[in-house]
Amino acid sequence: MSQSVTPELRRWIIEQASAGCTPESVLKAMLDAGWNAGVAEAALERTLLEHLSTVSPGALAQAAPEVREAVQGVVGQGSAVPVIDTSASPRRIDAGDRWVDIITHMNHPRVVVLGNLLSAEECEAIIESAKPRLARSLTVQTATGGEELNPDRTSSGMFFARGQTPEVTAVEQRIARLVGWPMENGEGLQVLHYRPGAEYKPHYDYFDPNEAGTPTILKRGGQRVATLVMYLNEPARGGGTTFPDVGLEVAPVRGHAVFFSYDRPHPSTRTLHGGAPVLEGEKWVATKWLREREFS
Ligand SMILES: O=C(O)CCC(=O)C(=O)O
Ligand SMILES: [Fe+2]
Repeated sequence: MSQSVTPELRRWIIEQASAGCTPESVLKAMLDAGWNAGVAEAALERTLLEHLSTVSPGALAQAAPEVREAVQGVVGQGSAVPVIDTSASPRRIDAGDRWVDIITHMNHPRVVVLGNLLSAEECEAIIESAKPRLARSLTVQTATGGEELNPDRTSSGMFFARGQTPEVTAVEQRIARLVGWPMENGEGLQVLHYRPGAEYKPHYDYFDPNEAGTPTILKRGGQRVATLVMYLNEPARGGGTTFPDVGLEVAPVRGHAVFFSYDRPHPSTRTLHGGAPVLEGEKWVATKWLREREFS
């Protein structure tokens, strides 16, 4: 039999553990099924530790130090991320040229919903300058490091260069101040346009470390560590930004934005998110992805 650890095997291990089977009995079942002992033990340990960090970070925080260390060994150490400091005032933040409202925030995943980040005029100007350059959205392909048409993503889109228009520059400076992260670490602003029925299925914005093309992508500024999705208009129905792991949906309101950060490229960050289908009207967003280092 093949001795590779497939997603199906991981799912099965989690199912057994969730049903109350002890790790010893799961291991025995795997050995009885013909698994090599070393492969089975490693798969079991890795799967259960990853699962623990994803579903139960609270339990993990209270676990013995050696358990926490083992989990860290599997899911990696966290890196520094952009931060919106909500401790001084839970209501609004000085972003330099504008006071930005804090609508709501949570810690795991770290999500901050912002109001009044962009003026109506800035939203309009960004939509108008993006319109002539829209094309069906591509997604960075981690398998090769190139770009591909993605059936999960039925919007059209375009990228601005950093500082390409006066409005883009103003927004980029505001974001850098708001999240305390150098403007140079930001990718160019991406504008997306969704028509009725268009959506962006749940995904992670970080690059999957297990994919062959990821090292090439990381040469330009390292991993993505935070995302800011800015709403440039209001669809009549649908089109929220969803976070399925925590049952959160952020309403698309013009000038508002949702910020989220992820300190490691791992599902334990709970930053799975998507653009829900637009049911009526259209949806325009601008996305700013922030990298670990200067993006060039
Ligand atoms: O349109 C949205 O609400 C989400 C967009 C998004 O996830 C992205 O641009 O990466
Ligand atoms: Fe995304």
